[in-house]
Amino acid sequence: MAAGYKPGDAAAESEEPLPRFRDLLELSAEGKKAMESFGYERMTAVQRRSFGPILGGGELLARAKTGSGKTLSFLLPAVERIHRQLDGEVQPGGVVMLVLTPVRELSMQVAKEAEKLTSFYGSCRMVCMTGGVPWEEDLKSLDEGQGAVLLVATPGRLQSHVAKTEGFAARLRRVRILVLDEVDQLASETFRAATLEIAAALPPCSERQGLFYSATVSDAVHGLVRQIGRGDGLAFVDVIQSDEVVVPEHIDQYYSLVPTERMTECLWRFLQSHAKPDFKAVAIFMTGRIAAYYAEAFRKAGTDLAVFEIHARRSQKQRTEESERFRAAERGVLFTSDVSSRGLDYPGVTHVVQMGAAHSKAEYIHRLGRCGRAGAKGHGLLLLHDFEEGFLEQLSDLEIMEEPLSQMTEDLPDFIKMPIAKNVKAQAYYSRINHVMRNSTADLLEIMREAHRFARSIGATDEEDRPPEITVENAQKMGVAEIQDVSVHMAK
Ligand SMILES: Nc1ncnc2c1ncn2[C@@H]1O[C@H](COP(=O)(O)OP(=O)(O)OP(=O)(O)O)[C@@H](O)[C@H]1O
Repeated sequence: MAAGYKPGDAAAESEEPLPRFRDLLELSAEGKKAMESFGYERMTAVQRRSFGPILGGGELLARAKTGSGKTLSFLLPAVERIHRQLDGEVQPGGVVMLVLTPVRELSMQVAKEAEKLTSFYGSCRMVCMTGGVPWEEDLKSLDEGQGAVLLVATPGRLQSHVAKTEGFAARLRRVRILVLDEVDQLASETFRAATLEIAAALPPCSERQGLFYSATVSDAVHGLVRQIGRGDGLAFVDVIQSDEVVVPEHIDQYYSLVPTERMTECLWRFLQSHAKPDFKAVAIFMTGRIAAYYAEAFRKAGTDLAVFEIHARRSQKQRTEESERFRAAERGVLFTSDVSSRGLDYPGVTHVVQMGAAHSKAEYIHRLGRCGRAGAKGHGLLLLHDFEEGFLEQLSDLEIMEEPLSQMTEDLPDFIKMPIAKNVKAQAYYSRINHVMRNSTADLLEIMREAHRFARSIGATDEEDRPPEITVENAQKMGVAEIQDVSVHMAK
């Protein structure tokens, strides 16, 4: 797909003509060779506008649409800068450039691109550190080769090393380039503390260059950049002219409002009716356990699409292997959670289905951006539960069209009777309640009743129509112990 990036699409993002890599005076012979071997002819708009400032050592906050080539827009000039200006400044085994990304698979993807690129320069070597990999392997890979390190990592793993691994902080003391990829997620409550702690282990900002990238930029991003960056002279490279055009224009967006009971049917019909030979879809669910249930249900229902499954309930080894398989696949559907909503560049994804509201408009855009990358066409469908209708207000400035719900018909697999372990269904049910409680303002009884409808739709209720049991302790924690209703099935 990458090689198929149409210069015309890139040009649409910008009025300025986009240069060919081979004509770039500031790009070294090594860089030109790398671009040629990647099959990239012209820069994209964000690449063009990032190149000079990064090479000049400046700080930069960049906003550009999903799939517009942001990764290379920081990697190429940064590696070029290391090659020409910083080579030899950092001891072997020390980190010269640090890239933080919020998700393991994204770190691995960026690391792979960095590895391909650095192999043309030979100035630094790539190391990737994420959770789920044995601790000792991290240290081995740091010591294994020669030269300074370009480290790509998730915040959690790196924070643990900074706090616990002897001598690790010393390796970070000469970092000259810091990249926060998907910076708005790194600025969110989940990652902010870890990101700040890691930044505190780096040299002062006057001695390093900060590069901050995302398709969406929130107030929290500006706050984090103020805390971590130099402040003065920060360039804002904004390739998105206004908030209305934040979604790539070649992605068609649709939504349907769906009663909980019909969500599975709608997903099934959508996948089956669009499943042409090059159909490759990502279906994003509220939680990993729900994604796991659906992956199993669709396999057992006999879909002819290859089914892939990536979520936090799988081991890292399984996640990595599945990610590679989905990358290589020409046709199929990935059942996943928000672990796959950001940055991941699976070639050829044509469709994204969101099974429920995203946390925010920004998250909706990132999820949608798994299709329609690098100028390709894409199609997004948002299936909103009836209780999530309010989310549409957040999307009011996007060009999203209603896809009316079709009449219900009988020609469906029987998902209620599908032979799936009771425990898998119950876990999907529990995780869904937790998710909705965290993200909705509905009252607890309403949440439990809606979850009960979900339990029915997946055949998780018993002969007396009761949903899976909740222990008294959990019911108390959830605040539902006092509710007298058939939707709350407390263990005796
Ligand atoms: N100059 C280029 N010419 C052709 N293809 C390119 C070019 N630059 C990047 N690409 C390809 O475009 C695709 C999208 O790039 P990338 O993953 O960096 O997007 P992104 O902007 O970071 O998206 P997201 O916001 O989702 O993280 C990749 O497959 C990449 O290989």
